[in-house]
Amino acid sequence: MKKPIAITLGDCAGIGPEIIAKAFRDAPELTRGCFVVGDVATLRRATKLIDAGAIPLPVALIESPAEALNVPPRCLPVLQIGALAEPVPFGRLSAEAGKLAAECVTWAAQAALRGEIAALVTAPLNKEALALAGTPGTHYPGHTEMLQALAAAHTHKALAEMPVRMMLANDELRVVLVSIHVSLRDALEAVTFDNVLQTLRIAHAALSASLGRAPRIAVAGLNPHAGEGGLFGREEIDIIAPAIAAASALGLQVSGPFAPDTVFMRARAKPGQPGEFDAVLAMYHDQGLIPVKYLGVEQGVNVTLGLPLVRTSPDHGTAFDIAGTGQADASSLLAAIVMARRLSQLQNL
Ligand SMILES: NC(=O)c1ccc[n+]([C@@H]2O[C@H](COP(=O)([O-])OP(=O)(O)OC[C@H]3O[C@@H](n4cnc5c(N)ncnc54)[C@H](O)[C@@H]3O)[C@@H](O)[C@H]2O)c1
Ligand SMILES: N[C@H](C(=O)O)[C@H](O)COP(=O)(O)O
Repeated sequence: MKKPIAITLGDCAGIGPEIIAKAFRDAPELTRGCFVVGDVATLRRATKLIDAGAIPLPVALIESPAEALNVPPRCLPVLQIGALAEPVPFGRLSAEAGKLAAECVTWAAQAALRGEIAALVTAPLNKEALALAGTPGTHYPGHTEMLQALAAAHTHKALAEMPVRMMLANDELRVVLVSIHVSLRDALEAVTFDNVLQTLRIAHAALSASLGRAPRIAVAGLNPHAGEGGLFGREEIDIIAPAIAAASALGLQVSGPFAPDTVFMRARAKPGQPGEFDAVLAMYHDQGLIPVKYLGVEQGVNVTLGLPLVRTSPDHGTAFDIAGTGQADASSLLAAIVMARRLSQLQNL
């Protein structure tokens, strides 16, 4: 491994620190060369939580990302960013936690953009806490939009010149979204020829690089039964099909629009049997994320496509309902680390 991978703390009132501690404790080979961008005291609390009564995992303070490459297995290296005045209670919205989570993501994104780290893996932050923080760098709906803004600023581009998209993937299904964190009303407005075509181009570029061949992309319709020939809406005829035709003319392997209620099962891979498609383009957040998360919150990975850096994340959130109980499952975070490593190796980082 040439460069370390940064894992951002997430919201410390949620399960982020706990799943990070579990990942380092239970998967020393996978987490080797990774370090946490966050708060040492919060991570020590997490190690005590997961090993109540036993000797907790040691937490090592590091001063630079490069030091993470020399930390022994089953030790949790932390690069201290920001600080909390006092520990944040589990499961409660906290502006301080939102502010610290954003500071960690900002630091890690900038380190990635400077080429100091191979990738960033973000533990979940809470979007309400982020908004509560109300400080510069926190006025974004989520990581995706924050990273887009940071990357655009770093490369001196306008936001529109740095289009990004969210992909959620597991071993069975990949889904790329036309719109992300907007109201359902606004999501309908976002189904435009340009947005659908841009999503197809971003998905094609990212998946061509990771699969080593052109991906077969299926496009979901917006309306029931993809509009049933215009009986239940005309977006498929007026917007989505023309965008698919334009993408096909560019040489992309795209088909659809397909009925949204059946396209995901057609794309789903089974052991030893690939799905009919490599990815599904979904018209809005819930249309695309429900099928992936329903297959199991423990296996999905969120990848931001279109950035000049590698960023992955677990597919679940801060789980305030179980934070501090020790019940959180670290599998999705581990899957996100595996994916980050694979994508950064493909880019020779
Ligand atoms: N990557 C991210 O930063 C990210 C991703 C998704 C949601 N979020 C944010 O998280 C907050 C809470 O979202 P939510 O409640 O809709 O979804 P959630 O994923 O936090 O929780 C949904 C359900 O799944 C359970 N769950 C989630 N992760 C789990 C794990 N690792 N182990 C065991 N059970 C787990 C929770 O206990 C809860 O019952 C919101 O602010 C949301 O925006 C952040
Ligand atoms: N939409 C994501 C999901 O539900 O899994 C989640 O909110 C994370 O979004 P960011 O990666 O933009 O924080």
